Amino acid sequence: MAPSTPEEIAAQHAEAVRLVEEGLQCAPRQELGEIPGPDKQTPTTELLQPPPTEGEEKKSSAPEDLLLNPVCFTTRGSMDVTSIQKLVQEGYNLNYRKDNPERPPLSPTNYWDPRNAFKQNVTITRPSHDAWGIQKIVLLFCDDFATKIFQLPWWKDFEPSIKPILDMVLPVDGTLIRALFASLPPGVTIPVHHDTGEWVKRTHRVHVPILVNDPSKVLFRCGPTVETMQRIDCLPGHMFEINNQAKHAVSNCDSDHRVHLIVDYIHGPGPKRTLLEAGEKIVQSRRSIDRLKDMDSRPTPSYIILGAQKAGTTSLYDYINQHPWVIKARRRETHCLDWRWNDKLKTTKKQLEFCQKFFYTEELRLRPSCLTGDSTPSYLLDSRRVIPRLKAVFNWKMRLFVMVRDPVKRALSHYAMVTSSEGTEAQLKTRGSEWRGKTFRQVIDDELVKMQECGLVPYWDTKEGVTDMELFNKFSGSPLETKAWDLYLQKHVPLNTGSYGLLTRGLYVLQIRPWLEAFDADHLLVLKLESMKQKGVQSTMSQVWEHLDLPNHPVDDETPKNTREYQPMDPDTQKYLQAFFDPHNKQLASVLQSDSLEWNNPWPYE
Ligand SMILES: Nc1ncnc2c1ncn2[C@@H]1O[C@H](COP(=O)(O)OS(=O)(=O)O)[C@@H](OP(=O)(O)O)[C@H]1O
Repeated sequence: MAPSTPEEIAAQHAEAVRLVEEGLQCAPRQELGEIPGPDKQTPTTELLQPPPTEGEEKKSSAPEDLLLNPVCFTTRGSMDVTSIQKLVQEGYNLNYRKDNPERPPLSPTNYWDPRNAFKQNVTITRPSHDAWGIQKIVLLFCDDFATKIFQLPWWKDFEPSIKPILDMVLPVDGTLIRALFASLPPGVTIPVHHDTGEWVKRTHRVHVPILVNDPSKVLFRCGPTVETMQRIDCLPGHMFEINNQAKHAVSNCDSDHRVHLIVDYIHGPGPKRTLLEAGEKIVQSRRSIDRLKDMDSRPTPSYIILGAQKAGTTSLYDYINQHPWVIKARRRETHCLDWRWNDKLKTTKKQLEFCQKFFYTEELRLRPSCLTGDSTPSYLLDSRRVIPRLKAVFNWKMRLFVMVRDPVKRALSHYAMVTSSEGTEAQLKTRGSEWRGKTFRQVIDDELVKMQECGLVPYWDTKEGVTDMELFNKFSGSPLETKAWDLYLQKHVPLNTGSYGLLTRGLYVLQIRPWLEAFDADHLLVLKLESMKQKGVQSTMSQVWEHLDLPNHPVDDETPKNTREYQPMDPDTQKYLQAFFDPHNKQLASVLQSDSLEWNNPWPYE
């Protein structure tokens, strides 16, 4: 939902004033218990889909009855809130913002005064709501995924008086994750919106009006659509839960501030509370929350997708970037460790500074929950050059990813990309022109000549298209092979063109081995494109989130990226390539030390 413009907000406020003056009735209090999970989990946009007409496919996954009547608010009881009123009364209706020239003298019992909050509680850099001038007393706070719950020093002052409310509202297995007082200034409208993010689906939000000068002048509405929003009774002590993924809006048409206690809880256990110290600062971004103390604790970048080229790396990068805690690099494919590497920079510090310029490094320093990374698929093959640079510059536990795909299919996709005339001028330039005018088979043959010259595939009979398995088994993994591989990388991995490595980029064992020698196995996650297709994107991504140490998050857009249409390969060439790659493929399981079926003969050819 696009943010409302100032004009729209003014119009909504005028409409609210009109409704209040006309005496719009509140909906009757209904004690429906907790808002059911499905009502919270079905996005409003889906709820708004009209039921399908005959012959039309159903657009929404929501059950029909939800389309008609999602629970949008429910009374959760009522309570005498006098003791809480006393606590928050002082100064609640005054404007303590810094720009107020008539700031009153500091009173130590005034919780609204930011000067007190600054010293005695914790300062939170302001989320969007504060743009509307809302003031808050925050007692308990958490991030979107409820991975961290912060208890602020003022929690202790308020706990005894809000405990009866919590006892009434929280279920037996409930964990409180947020508690705050929000003061809405007079004449302010929070326009119609619905909350989004992981927490909305999992949490239950309860409002308790505490200080409401004249409840008839406060208009709090919620409903499945803007047109069907209903007014909720905001008498002090009326505890109500709202479905915050439904449309809601609030207008204070009174001449005084309005204060609500807002609590969020989840079912089941949450993380242990982190007790914050008085005077600390926490930084909140759209989805994350961090202590300023933890600033710089996660270095940038956190991950690199090394390759293989044409194995689905663009999709993986895109899916990772859909996580709310991931911030894209300034560009995809930084190449800062291969052709953009700057040899003139002599110290590691300068090299690091240079490489970090490709990322939003400064922004990320304050948000250690968030991370960023790179996808440069040429790195996998170019291990000779890239590994020492990476180890020197990014001297921390870098999470590495390798995507692999049937090397026969990968080769054709590579050829189709390099020989395509489509693309930007820069893309065409970096792909190189060496393969233009050559058939797929010619490129294969040229590459085999180079490999044979380096002594890399002595077991392969280029003419007959067969592997001498006895020789293969002896040669594979031997020092001779390592030497030949090194020679090949030295001679045939250029920096100025993408027209190379049609076959070697499909020799995954040879490519992955140097990385496994240089880094502990838990740095590297190898994924198979075909498994992503079979098991589904979400299943692959849960492995990815775990590797990145990020909370699980469903990917919204699963469409494959960077796809291309091209002619199929002729069956003879296909057979030839399958024979070439087959013994190499079968070694993957042992190199990855995996007994999973996925790696046991990963691409069985007929
Ligand atoms: N989810 C999913 N399922 C199936 N196939 C997929 C998926 N994502 C990407 N792809 C295919 O991967 C090919 C592009 O790979 P890359 O993005 O790594 O290419 S590149 O190296 O960045 O140019 C490209 O292959 P071709 O279409 O054969 O060229 C994509 O179609």
